[in-house]
Amino acid sequence: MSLIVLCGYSGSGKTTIANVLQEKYGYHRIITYTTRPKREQEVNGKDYHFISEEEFKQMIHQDFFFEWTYFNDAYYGSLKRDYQQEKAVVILDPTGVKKIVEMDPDCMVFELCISKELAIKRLKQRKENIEKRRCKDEEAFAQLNSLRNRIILIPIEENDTVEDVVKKIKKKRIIKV
Ligand SMILES: Nc1nc2c(ncn2[C@@H]2O[C@H](COP(=O)(O)OP(=O)(O)O)[C@@H](O)[C@H]2O)c(=O)[nH]1
Ligand SMILES: Nc1ncnc2c1ncn2[C@@H]1O[C@H](COP(=O)(O)OP(=O)(O)O)[C@@H](O)[C@H]1O
Repeated sequence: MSLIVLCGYSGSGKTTIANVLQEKYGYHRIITYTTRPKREQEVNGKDYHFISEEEFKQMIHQDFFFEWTYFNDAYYGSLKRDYQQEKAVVILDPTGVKKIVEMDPDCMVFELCISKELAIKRLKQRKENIEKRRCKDEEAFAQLNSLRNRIILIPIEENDTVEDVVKKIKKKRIIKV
């Protein structure tokens, strides 16, 4: 199976890139589950399956999740059955990245690396505490230090269009690290 894993700080463009890979490049996007409140522009079933904490806990109990995490006051998890797709893209936090790398040695993990200033600029319209979230991301991503040789870094520059970012990913895929 050909699995692309996207990770990165908030605002790095994970969702945007996953959608392009789905819409233009034929990837099946694995829609994960979360208990965090839906953002204004998000669509249930497209961006996430938004469920209650009670439902999430029930799904843990039913052993539906391949992996799950508690991050920034909410649960996030991906289903075992969703990883059976031939060509898929999934967005995971560092806890999920660690797990998937153990289970699927062939998956390609891309970390979208964005400066704090650019992320703040992009996330202005989100009614969230960006500074607090950035701190949580920094803490979480420190976990990935031991996996540095397994993760392909994609630097995000201010003038990069979405297609520029996809091109960077495609270029890195030719040389399998
Ligand atoms: N482990 C794991 N992490 C997830 C899953 N779904 C989303 N995430 C991660 O959860 C974190 C928070 O996501 P979100 O609240 O959508 O914030 P965003 O990064 O600003 O889009 C991000 O690092 C995502 O990569 C999942 O199913 N499992
Ligand atoms: N290449 C880009 N150029 C300009 N804006 C972008 C680009 N990629 C994403 N964005 C915008 O930045 C914001 C954050 O992107 P998003 O994909 O939601 O990031 P994440 O899922 O990593 O939090 C969104 O408003 C999105 O439209």
